[in-house]
Amino acid sequence: MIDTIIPTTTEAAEPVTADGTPKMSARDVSVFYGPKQALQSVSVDIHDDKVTAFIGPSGCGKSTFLRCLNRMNDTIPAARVTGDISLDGQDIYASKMDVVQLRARVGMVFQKPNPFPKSIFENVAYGPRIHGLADGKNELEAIVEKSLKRAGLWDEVKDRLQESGTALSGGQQQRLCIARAIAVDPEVILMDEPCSALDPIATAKIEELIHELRGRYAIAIVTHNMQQAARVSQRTAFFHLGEMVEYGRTKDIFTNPREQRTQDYITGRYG
Ligand SMILES: Nc1ncnc2c1ncn2[C@@H]1O[C@H](COP(=O)(O)OP(=O)(O)OP(=O)(O)O)[C@@H](O)[C@H]1O
Repeated sequence: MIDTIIPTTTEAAEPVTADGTPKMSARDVSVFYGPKQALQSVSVDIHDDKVTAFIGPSGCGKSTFLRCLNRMNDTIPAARVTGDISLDGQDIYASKMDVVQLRARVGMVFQKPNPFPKSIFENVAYGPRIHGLADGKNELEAIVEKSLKRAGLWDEVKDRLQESGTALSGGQQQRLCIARAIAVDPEVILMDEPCSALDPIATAKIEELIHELRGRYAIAIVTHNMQQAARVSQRTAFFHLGEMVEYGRTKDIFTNPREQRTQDYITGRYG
């Protein structure tokens, strides 16, 4: 099923050592939902100039980990996070951290496109307005245009900015949600299975967009789809049963993994 990414050798892949200072760094992160531990001591770096994919079988904790990176787990009353996560060296769980600002700096795109039931323009303008990023109407319009252009949606919507965001196709809605995240000038974009509700053409557009956004934003993506991880990412972390089993160059993870569990997963033995 994944012929193109089956490993050809069992030689150990080289660990990644020369990646430089990470944009985000997670160390020994564990997550509990009530008494149940969902993540065990996960350490992963996210880099500015790279797309990092989180892969692994259902329930292994990929989304739980992604949500730790902008404190979305704070919204789940039973969730408790331990360990350290930093953004540019700053502890994001410090009591002085402003969570609203953090979520602007570390934006998120969800599995199911979730535009507000407002116009296309308002979907994108809302964030810059509440964060006070625009000085007047012209500047706000310029931010909306730039964000929709970066999200590859401008040409399709420029003549109907006042129509409802929810009237767009699924793929367009997901690009609108990406434009909404971009509009508040994030440094990191987290994507939780952003294509799982989309058809292959809409999926290809989002993947193309991820390529274009790389370099401008650090990107972390959770995906069930190994071919997608192989196509869009430069670094991959493989999760299994709440552990981060292996992290490395995407090419190495898919062709030359160090761990047997990674090899078993990418060759389709479980998942
Ligand atoms: N809000 C929650 N309350 C309680 N348990 C949760 C909650 N969210 C996730 N879990 C549990 O935590 C574990 C990890 O779930 P998570 O959704 O992070 O995995 P995943 O790898 O993203 O799975 P999938 O690919 O199916 O989305 C699972 O056992 C799940 O049931």
